Amino acid sequence: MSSDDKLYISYNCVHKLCQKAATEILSTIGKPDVIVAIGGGGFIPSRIIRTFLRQTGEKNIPIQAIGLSLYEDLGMGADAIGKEVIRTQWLDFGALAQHFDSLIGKNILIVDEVDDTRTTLHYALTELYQDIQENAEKLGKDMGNTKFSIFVVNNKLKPKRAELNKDLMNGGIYLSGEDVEDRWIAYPWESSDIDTHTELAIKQGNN
Ligand SMILES: O=P(O)(O)OC[C@H]1O[C@H](OP(=O)(O)OP(=O)(O)O)[C@H](O)[C@@H]1O
Repeated sequence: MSSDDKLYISYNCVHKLCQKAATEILSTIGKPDVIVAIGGGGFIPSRIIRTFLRQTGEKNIPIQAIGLSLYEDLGMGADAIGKEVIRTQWLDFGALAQHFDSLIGKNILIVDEVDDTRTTLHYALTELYQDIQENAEKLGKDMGNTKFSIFVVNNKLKPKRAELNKDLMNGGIYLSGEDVEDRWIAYPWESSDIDTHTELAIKQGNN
């Protein structure tokens, strides 16, 4: 693919989209109790958005990392979701206890850089919900007000392979910084020449 076919996004652009999204999050669902960053692409946006979600004088919102990777499973049927998600890292409920007794009843914000086929976000939402529900059952509690919202820097406008279950989100919102056409997105953290990358992003109006 030539450089012209790619959509170049600068660090400035990511920063501004996170800032705008934070305003919307605070005015709709309020301050999240925890950010769950889907690595690796979700790490930098998570850290940026935390800056703008934090209110003066308040504690930082904890960021928990999960690692999810997609790989093509060639053995799957045509109707199946065509890619499988592999967990490379998951929440450590033991470590989370430093901040909370559990995630039950919490306002949870899941962050990733891009919603492409939606496979990864669907997996993250479903599996996080199940884990928290299992934890609740063990403690004899129900899910109560546990709420899941999702922020992605970019959502690709295309048919998705999976849908997000609104019932699991429980009033949480789905928010994309910017909806974009279905093109290869070049993010700055992948660039080996950040100056040229930034120039191309500016030319495309993505700064
Ligand atoms: O909407 P989907 O089709 O599921 O694709 C989106 C996912 O793909 C990329 O992850 P990748 O597995 O390439 O790992 P990375 O974040 O470490 O680059 C990206 O970071 C998202 O997590």
